[in-house]
Amino acid sequence: MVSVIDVKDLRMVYRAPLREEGLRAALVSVFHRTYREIYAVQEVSFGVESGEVVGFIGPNGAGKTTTLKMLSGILHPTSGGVRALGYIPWRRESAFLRQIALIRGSQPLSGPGELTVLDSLRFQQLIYEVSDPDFKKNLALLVEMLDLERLLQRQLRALSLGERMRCGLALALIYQPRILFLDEPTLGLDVTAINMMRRFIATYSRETGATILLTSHYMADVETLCKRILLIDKGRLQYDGELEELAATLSSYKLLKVAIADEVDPDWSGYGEVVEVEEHKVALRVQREQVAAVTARLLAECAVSDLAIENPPLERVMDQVYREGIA
Ligand SMILES: Nc1ncnc2c1ncn2[C@@H]1O[C@H](COP(=O)(O)OP(=O)(O)OP(=O)(O)O)[C@@H](O)[C@H]1O
Repeated sequence: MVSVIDVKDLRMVYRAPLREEGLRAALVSVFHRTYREIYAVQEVSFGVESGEVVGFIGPNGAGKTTTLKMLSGILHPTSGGVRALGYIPWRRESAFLRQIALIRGSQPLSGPGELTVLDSLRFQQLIYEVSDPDFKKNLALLVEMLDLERLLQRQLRALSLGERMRCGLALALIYQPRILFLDEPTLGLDVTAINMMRRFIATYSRETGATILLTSHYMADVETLCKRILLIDKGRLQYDGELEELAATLSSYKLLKVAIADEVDPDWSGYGEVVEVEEHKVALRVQREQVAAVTARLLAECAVSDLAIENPPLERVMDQVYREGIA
């Protein structure tokens, strides 16, 4: 496998002007600016291989967007290095920019509303210097994947929300970038559009072999699309690895699912926190270090007919991690 993105000790410190409230403070600040430093990204290092779809997750303000902006060349870092496809992104060489796309949000559609979708695609073709044969090939693929046939002759301003999303994607991808940075691609979409976006990202990565780095607050996006996760918190990389291991690594508890053959159910709360209960069946939340002891007690005290020990759902684990931080 070839590494297409290499990030080494990346840092970004923003300087935000500090100003007290009031007119006097406003006047003073014209002459004496004071600044506050915000350590948005700190010593972040990772590599991404060709064709990988990597989920970049973390709580609000963790530094995800800042990192994506540096990787796509919009921001110059305070220090550290990035190589993407062999280029230094913030030099913004056109050969680099023609191979990447940063898509923020779910409707990356811009341009005059009077233009038709096809006009806008042709305009992108000119800007990104896409040859006619490549344009035709890429357009055919996008039309099929995004069901665009009916929309090509429509004006941009006449598109519905879901249609805007589909056309926006086509515009952003008509030059078939090799790296996609997707910043919250499902934000603000309804359930149908979310599912369509997820299907599209999966198919696009499979069909084109593009490398994709995506941020999302929806764990379901990440669970559907990404095998590997980068978790960032307070600007620092906290986890880099398989999604499946994330819950096991981060969660302080496990779910014990127990079925019994006894006539009468015991007081389940004596074994752990009851999450779900039916007759002769229970799901218990048990602290990780107590799992062995609780299991042994259950087996000794009840006629256990089935027992499974599971990691809690990722959504819950991440919610806990985002609220309480990583231990
Ligand atoms: N232009 C800026 N000037 C000053 N501070 C900034 C600027 N942009 C971002 N920040 C700060 O840097 C930190 C990281 O922000 P960033 O937008 O990268 O986080 P994020 O993980 O993408 O968050 P979210 O999930 O809320 O989009 C935050 O504390 C934010 O307030």
